[in-house]
This record gives sequence, C-alpha cells and structure tokens, in this order.
Amino acid sequence: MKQTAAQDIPVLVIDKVTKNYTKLQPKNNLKETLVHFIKPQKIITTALNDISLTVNKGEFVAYAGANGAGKSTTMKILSGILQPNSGNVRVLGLDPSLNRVTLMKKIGVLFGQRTELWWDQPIITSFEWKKTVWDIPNDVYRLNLEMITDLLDLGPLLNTFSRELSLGQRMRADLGMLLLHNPEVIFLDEPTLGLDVLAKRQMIAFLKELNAEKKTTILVTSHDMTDLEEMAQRIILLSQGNIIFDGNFQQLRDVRGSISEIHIEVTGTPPVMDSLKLLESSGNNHVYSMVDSSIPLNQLLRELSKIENLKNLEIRKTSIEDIIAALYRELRG
Ligand SMILES: Nc1ncnc2c1ncn2[C@@H]1O[C@H](COP(=O)(O)OP(=O)(O)OP(=O)(O)O)[C@@H](O)[C@H]1O
Repeated sequence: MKQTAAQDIPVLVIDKVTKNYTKLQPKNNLKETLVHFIKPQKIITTALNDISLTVNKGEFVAYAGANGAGKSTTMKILSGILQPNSGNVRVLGLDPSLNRVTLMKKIGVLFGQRTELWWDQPIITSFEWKKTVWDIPNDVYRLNLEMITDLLDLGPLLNTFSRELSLGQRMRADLGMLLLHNPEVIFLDEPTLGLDVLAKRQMIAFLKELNAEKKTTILVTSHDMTDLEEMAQRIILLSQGNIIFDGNFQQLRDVRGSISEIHIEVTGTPPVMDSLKLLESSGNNHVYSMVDSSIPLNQLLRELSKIENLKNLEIRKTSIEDIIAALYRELRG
C-alpha cells in the first residue's frame, strides 16, 4: 500500500549543511601525551558535507546509508540537539537550534536504542507526566491515548513497568508516548531495530496508517531496506556525508535495471547469447548477468527462447539491498 500524496508545503529544509566533528587525537605513549599537552592535535570528521534536501508535508521519507554515513547527525540537527557548522536548517519554518522548546511541541523524535519512559514506573505514569509537563490539553491527550492504545495494542501494557517490557513492547510504548502531543513531523532513528517479524509488521503498519490518516510527515532511518521500501514513498541515500540518491524506490531500481541474474539449466555446453554474460558454471547449471541493464525484456525473452535443451530457467530480480550495495561499492572505488 502506498500512502497519500504529499502536499507541497516544505516541512523540513536542509540547505547546504555541513557538520564537522572535532576530537582530540588519541595518544599512544608518554611522549605523544607531552607533545599533545603543548600542541593539541585534532581530528576533524566531516559527518555531513554540504547537503541539501526538502521534505514536504505528509511525505514518508526513508533516510538510509551505511554505518557512519551521517544519518543520526542529520536527525540530531533537525531536532536541535546539534548545530551545523554551516548552512541553514528549517523545521516547520523554524531554526531548530534557536527554537528547540517551541519545536519540541510540534515534532517527535525517537532514537530506537534510547527510551523516554520512566524505568521504574508504569507506562501510563510516563504518559501522564508528559501530559502535565508538556501541557497537552485534556481532549488532545484523551483522543491520542485512545488512538495509540488501540492501534499499538498498548492496553495490556499501560499498567506495566517500563523495565518489565520486551524490546518490541518498549518501542511501541515509546512511539505511543511520542505521539501524545500530536506532532506534525516525526524523526525515527532505527524504529524497527531488533524487533521480531510480527512486532516489525505491527510497527510498520502503524506508521503507514499514521502517515496516511493524519498526514504526519515522517523521516525514518533503518539499515533494513525491505522495511524502508515497505514504509516510505521516497528514499534519500547518504554515503560518507553526501546525498548520493534522492527519489522513489522504482527510480532507485532503474539505476541498476530490474534483473540481477539469470540462472539456466541445460544439457550440454553453456549457451552463448548477445544480451548475457556468463558469470559461473557448475555442471549443467549456469549463471548469467545482463550485458546491458537497459536491454528490453522482450529482446531478452526472445534470446532465451532460442536455447536448446533448456531444462530450467530462473530470472532473479535485483533486490534493493543489491542495488545499494553496488552503489556503495562503486563510490568506495
Ligand atoms: N560525537 C561525535 N564525535 C566525533 N565524531 C562523531 C560523533 N558522532 C558521530 N561522529 C562521526 O560522524 C560520522 C557520522 O556519524 P553518524 O552517527 O551520523 O552516522 P550514522 O549514519 O547515523 O551511522 P550508524 O548507521 O552507524 O548509526 C561518523 O564518521 C562518526 O564516527
């Protein structure tokens, strides 16, 4: 199921943003420590390198990239926890680093490995605490509590202590708490990490419904491309602080062509075909790749239909993981 179309109202704007981290060079021995004391050596890591992107109201965007690509840094900048070294950031028209308190009432942030729930209290106490501190009006709180209890199946958990919850239950409760104040935009850093298949499906279905029904703008990171494709309409791919792709999943597939490998079983020698390159052979089984990913399917099928003594044929589709792995490989040379 794909969600409703986004409206052309910019909710997130990142304009030429660069973020560097500076840390002191680690010292290996006493001499280095003394030199370092007199003249500290610094290491600069460019986590984001002049990136620009805009996300409109109601979009559900996957923000993906290998470890260290800069995803969490972006999330932290958008939520006002970090400031960029250069460039401009606007969330709902506000600069997050200058308007953190105002923005917190309009956005929701979930870092999958951290929890906002009170460890030693029932879940409902954390929810009520948030209502009071955030000054959430009674009717908004009541409606949202009803919605999250129903859709996230929180009923049996509300009176349970946070420390007694499984990871999946805790993530549902954290997500529920995040939504109590009706955020217009939510940033989710790895919300499906560590969840079992069922818990994952439940989380994904909920997020899709939230996006479709309430038009909540969602920016989500994950290393699981299948999850991301299931959830989001658009994918932004980050590599070493640079945006290397921004489009929909179909456009990403088109970068590589939709067929990855063709497996053929024949009696006799492996057939030679113009469109295909032989990758490997084992007995009667042969694996081919496309010479050119833009070759039309009907041309390919014509060639395949000419193979004599064909016993079996399998055309394997390129997975999103294959495409992304190939893109990363190319970029790293
Ligand atoms: N506090 C910090 N001090 C120094 N360097 C940092 C700091 N936080 C992140 N970095 C570096 O910045 C780069 C981007 O890190 P970031 O956490 O944004 O990546 P990520 O895409 O979220 O990675 P992951 O998928 O592993 O969570 C990495 O090279 C990382 O080592």
